[in-house]
Amino acid sequence: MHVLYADDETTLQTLMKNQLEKLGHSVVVCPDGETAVAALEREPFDCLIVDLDMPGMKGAEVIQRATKIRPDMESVVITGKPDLQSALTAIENHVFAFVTKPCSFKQIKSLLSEVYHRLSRSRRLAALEHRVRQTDGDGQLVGEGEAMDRVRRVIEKVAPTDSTVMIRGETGCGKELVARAVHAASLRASEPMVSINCGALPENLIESELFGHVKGAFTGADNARVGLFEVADGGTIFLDEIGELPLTMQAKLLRVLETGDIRRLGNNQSKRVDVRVICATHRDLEKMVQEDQFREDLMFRINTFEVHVPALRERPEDIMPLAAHLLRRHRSDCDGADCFTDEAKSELLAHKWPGNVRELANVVEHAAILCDKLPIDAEHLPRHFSRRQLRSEIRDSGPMTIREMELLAIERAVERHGGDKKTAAEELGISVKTLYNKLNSAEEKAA
Ligand SMILES: Nc1ncnc2c1ncn2[C@@H]1O[C@H](COP(=O)(O)OP(=O)(O)OP(=O)(O)O)[C@@H](O)[C@H]1O
Repeated sequence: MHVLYADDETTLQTLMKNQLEKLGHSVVVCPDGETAVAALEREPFDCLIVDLDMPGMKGAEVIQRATKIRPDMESVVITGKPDLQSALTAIENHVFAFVTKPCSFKQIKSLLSEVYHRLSRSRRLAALEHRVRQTDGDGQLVGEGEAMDRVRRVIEKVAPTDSTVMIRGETGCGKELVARAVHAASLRASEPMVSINCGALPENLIESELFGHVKGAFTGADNARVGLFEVADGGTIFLDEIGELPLTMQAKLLRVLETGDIRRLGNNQSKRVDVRVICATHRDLEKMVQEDQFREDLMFRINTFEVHVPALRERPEDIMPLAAHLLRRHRSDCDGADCFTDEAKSELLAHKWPGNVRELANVVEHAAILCDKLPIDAEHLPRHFSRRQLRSEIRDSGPMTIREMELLAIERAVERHGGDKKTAAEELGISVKTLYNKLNSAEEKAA
């Protein structure tokens, strides 16, 4: 770490510099407060170690100035004359530690190691936040048409209440983003919001993920674990794909929602939590209730307030503003819809977007990588996406029958959706059965 040591005692200055450098730190020593502040203004440090009682500017003032100049740095106070006022100043300025002289070098060494761990944790967190912003954006709900305006109005109404919210809409249409907007506009905004995809975990793990477990609760539970309901205490939990929750877990969730009490697996004591619940699904829960796949009582409990997020094809006016917004995640030089040529725009506007905004985000990311200089043209869109690409493939492959062209379009759609024939059929406007028939008859012909 880069350490700034401010102390007027010359013997300590030399000792600290030598010892800390032996530990691999680089150290700048300042004999008084004024030079320490000048050093802080000149270069960034990871940690400031400051003596309180120095001639001229006192250590307390150095700390006050340091918090403004280098807010990410940690400060350690050492003093030979501890008094209440300096301790209070240290607390007010969130100093990392307050050490009284004489202190052992072992003590300083271990303090610096704690500072190091705290700094690396907060840097890791900042890197993660940066990565999340790159994939999830800044949380802004883009959409200029009436459809998204309606969504925004509903969010505004429901957010300040503590109501459970159910967000419905197709895959990738922005349900999680809406959940985040509800949390951000709620009175709980400064508390955590945690998300879990109920379909992504096997049944035996989901209970421990939601409610936690004690050490030894099951084979492999080597340590106790805090569940997401506890992590979200005071804030919001977002239960994505609630329709995928196994029936046994539906019963347990209903009990928690009704009592507000959670119990870690393997523990017989319960704990009260204050968590707002937001759920989302692309499934038809009413139909699932009729088919006994979803508990009716749970559906009534979580369906207090419903927000419907329209599919992207139902709001074509949002396609280009969204494309420009998503492009900005990768290209800071994008300043609006002019970042796409007319041909690229017409390809984007003609597409049916069965994968909704997530599909658009993937297409835009692909184009951003291929395109060296904006604007993005149709040729930068994924091969399977672009109608122009399909047309040129048809042209380049020489004469083709209508049946062959049709087969090429089907194969491209299936490839585009990673083998998902149901979604490919939806996009092509044919039934899955027709799609299979066409592929099978082509295979038979080729055999
Ligand atoms: N209105 C919007 N404005 C800006 N970005 C959006 C919008 N809607 C969706 N996105 C972006 O599209 C991607 C998919 O959105 P999100 O994860 O919220 O969809 P989802 O409906 O929750 O998906 P799934 O059904 O798979 O859980 C995210 O990167 C999100 O930031």
